[in-house]
Amino acid sequence: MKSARKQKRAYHRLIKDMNIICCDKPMKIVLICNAGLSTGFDKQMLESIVNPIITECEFIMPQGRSYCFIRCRSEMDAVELYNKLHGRFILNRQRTILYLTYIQSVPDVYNDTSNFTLPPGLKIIEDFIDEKEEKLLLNIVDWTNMGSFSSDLKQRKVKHFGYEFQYHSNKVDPNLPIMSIPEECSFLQDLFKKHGCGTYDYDQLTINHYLPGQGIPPHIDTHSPFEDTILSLSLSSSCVMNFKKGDVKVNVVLPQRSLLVMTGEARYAWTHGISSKYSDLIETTNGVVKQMRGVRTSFTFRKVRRDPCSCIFVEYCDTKKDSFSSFIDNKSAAELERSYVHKVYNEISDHFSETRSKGWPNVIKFLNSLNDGALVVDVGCGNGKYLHTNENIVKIGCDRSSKLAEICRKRNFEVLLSDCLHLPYKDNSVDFAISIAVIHHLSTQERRKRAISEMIRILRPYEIVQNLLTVICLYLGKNELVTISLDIIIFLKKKNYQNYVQRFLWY
Ligand SMILES: O=C(O)CCC(=O)C(=O)O
Ligand SMILES: [Fe+2]
Repeated sequence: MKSARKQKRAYHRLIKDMNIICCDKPMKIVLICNAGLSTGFDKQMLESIVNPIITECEFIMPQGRSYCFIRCRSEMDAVELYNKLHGRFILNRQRTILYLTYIQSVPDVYNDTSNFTLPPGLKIIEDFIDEKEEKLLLNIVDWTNMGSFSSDLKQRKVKHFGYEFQYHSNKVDPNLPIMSIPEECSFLQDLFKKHGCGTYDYDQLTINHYLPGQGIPPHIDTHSPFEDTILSLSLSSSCVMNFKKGDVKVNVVLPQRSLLVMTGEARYAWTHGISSKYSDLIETTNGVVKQMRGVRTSFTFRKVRRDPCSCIFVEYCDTKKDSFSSFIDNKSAAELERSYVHKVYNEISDHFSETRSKGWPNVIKFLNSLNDGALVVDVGCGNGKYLHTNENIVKIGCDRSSKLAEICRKRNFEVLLSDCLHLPYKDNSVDFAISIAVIHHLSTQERRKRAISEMIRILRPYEIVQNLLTVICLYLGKNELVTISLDIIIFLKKKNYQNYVQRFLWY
């Protein structure tokens, strides 16, 4: 008994060293602490033990390790497995009692589902530049001076050259060049050609500056603004970049002074990102080592595109999506929304309402800033989470989900059951309209345009004309989240509204 406890403690220490977070409460992933490839345990043996208890699970058996992971389909399966095996199952030959624990996640280094092959079209050129050249490049930028075309983002600092990368749209304006790429980089253009990275000169450079613990969310660089090849030079520290397509994940080490080349499928269809961590686990010939991150600066070179993207990765392509949406007729669009939006919201309304009690702070700030007596309509008000903000204004709402409207009514909010394409209010009748996270549920541009027009129709004309785009940007903030939730709309005015609708849809 005593030795078993000792053994268990030793394994837990090891687990701690590997950054694995053990949990007392059930999780979907179970770790067998004391049996793995290095103890003579193999996949066949593991399957023969686990499969009679649960099916459809994934086995992760790291090379040279004395433990292994089982990713179960559900927590219930994990509990079943844990209860049957932990402290109970004895491995015949070694007379070892298996010890199990629940864990939150499999360390990234073992999460690699690709068997270590790189995504197609991805290449790493090690030692692309020497130390002297690295120093020269690092000296180009002064991070204490964040002038124009620089941003101090939450997770990193950035500077742009050639064309500004606009984080609200994830695009560049090809008609608006900014200061050109620094002269000190011109030797790189020759090196790129020498290594077969395209025949053109790259004309857009984004320099990212990451402190340890910082990163970049997973993303695919938008197709329409940039040509196929995207290059990223890693300076002053290495890091691990995570690539993902569907369920397949590949973690790629970007060594200091290496060049990452993304073309074809890797550029167009795989997301890339860097998790916000202080260290990376790296698989080496001596096993897994923990590598602390230093301050990393990357130079990302792109070529601005002048023609529409003609890639074959249709489902990831914004050019293709834009033209695709115009093919959907109104009837099919309405059908899609009925099945995938209205039905779903009615089914999940209770859970949705329980998990959506807090409003977005900037919207609350906006509502609190309004003059007493103002009449505000919340289009797509959901469970009415904004309808109790600021008791000095009058709030009404509407929603397409009868279940959510019912929840609102029970809370004594004045809510109508309505589609955002046909608002049940008179022209020029409300002072303000807000619509938060609604527009993206409409499946064509035409319908989105119509929803915006409807909101403008019901607004009273204002003397003070403010710019709709300014308002959208103001409330989205200069945060990267902007790119995924473009549909917070707060209208303050109406004038030449067709203009605004056009400009809004340009995003
Ligand atoms: O830091 C890097 O290497 C990648 C940067 C990146 O993906 C981007 O700016 O889009
Ligand atoms: Fe990127």
